[in-house]
Amino acid sequence: MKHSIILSKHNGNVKGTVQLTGSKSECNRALIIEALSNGKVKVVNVSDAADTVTLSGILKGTSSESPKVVIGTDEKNEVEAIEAKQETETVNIGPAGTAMRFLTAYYAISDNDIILTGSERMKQRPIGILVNALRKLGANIEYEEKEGYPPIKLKGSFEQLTSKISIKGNISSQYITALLLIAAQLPFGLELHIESELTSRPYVEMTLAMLGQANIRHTWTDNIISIPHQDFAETSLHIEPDWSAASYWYAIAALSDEAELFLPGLTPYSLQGDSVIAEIMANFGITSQFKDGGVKLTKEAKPVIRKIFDMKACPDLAQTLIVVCAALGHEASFTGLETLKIKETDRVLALQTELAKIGVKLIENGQVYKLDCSERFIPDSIFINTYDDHRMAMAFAPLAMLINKVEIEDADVVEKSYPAFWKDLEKAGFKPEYQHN
Ligand SMILES: O=C(O)C1=C[C@@H](OP(=O)(O)O)[C@@H](O)[C@H](O)C1
Ligand SMILES: C=C(OP(=O)(O)O)C(=O)O
Repeated sequence: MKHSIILSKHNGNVKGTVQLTGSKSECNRALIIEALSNGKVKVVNVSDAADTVTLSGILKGTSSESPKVVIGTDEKNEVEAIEAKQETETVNIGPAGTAMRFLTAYYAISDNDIILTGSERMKQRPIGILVNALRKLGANIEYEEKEGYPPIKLKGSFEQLTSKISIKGNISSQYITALLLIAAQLPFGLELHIESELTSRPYVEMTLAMLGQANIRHTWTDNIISIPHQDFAETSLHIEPDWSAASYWYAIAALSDEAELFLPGLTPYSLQGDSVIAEIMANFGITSQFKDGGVKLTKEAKPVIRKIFDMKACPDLAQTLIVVCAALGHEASFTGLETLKIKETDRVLALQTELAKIGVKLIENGQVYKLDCSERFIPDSIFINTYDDHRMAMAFAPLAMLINKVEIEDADVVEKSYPAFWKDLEKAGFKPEYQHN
């Protein structure tokens, strides 16, 4: 049952300190690395994002969904391997896209028979490119329902056939990350040829950097990433606060009259590509000062000049930025939105539908999407549908800087990446009211 939440208009002066949870992207990688490393790698500052909690539970065996997994059978765990192999277990990853893709690769090289499934939306999010790549490497994977989509059945009979494979880079970088995460465990390593343009590139860089922290070496020349077979070193992986979550605070500041916000733990040298939000929001008068172990945001009134934003490297910021532009009546254009259609919902369609409620159009013209604010208005109240997408709820919440009453359809949807979102809003002077109807 969904409960909505109501935000009354904020007084315009936003002040506060908000400690953001750990990055979902970093944490999901760290958990897979930890699991593959047989205890050598430890994760510090685990995120409380629901996607991460689910993945952690599955990998650590504390979730009802978690099977016993054995990777690379040696004498010590042979008995365990035989026991674990006896039946096919089903793992349900819910709406967690990265976890679905990473676990596909992880289970593909395990000795278990696993059915990996997810939410209804997950069954519409393509996985064929990754499955084909893993099959070429030697994995035995079948589709349980629709060809190219979860659920999938992974058989514990991996024998590496080749180390060289090609993969399309323009649909989701998560397929590439999934392969890179297991690469060092493959007996012959991996030489991955990325065909076509690479989307979401900073996420691949994040993967390689985190593997590097665990002593996994790679080379990346032109479009070829190579990782030889090698072992993890003993180390701890520290998870930074989530920059995608920080983007909603930048949005709130951008729509405020005055802002003074402190977000501890964020640095400009983040592994997260979404740290580019600091640079993007400078266009909207937001100054980011990195000091005292975090970032301080302040606001200066200033006309927005930049007209084109390319979101290919930071797709998760698209909703945040487009809503801010629409709210300000700034008729910007956006490129790099192609992958938005296969995320938690079709985010382009969801944006178009919700922005229509303030008279703004997001018009598709080939690769370019343009905002038309000619009929924009600020209603007295608005109801925002969330489409089972955390980022729809969080990207539209900042409208409460302008609109008297903003009601968001599903309060709990934010749990996927930022469970404390509504509580944190209270720290900055919002008064969210849960509707228990
Ligand atoms: O690797 C990751 O952690 C992610 C990669 C991106 O997906 P795509 O590569 O599918 O764009 C991003 O949208 C997602 O939220 C997290
Ligand atoms: C796309 C996202 O997540 P995922 O693909 O992991 O479901 C997201 O968090 O915006």
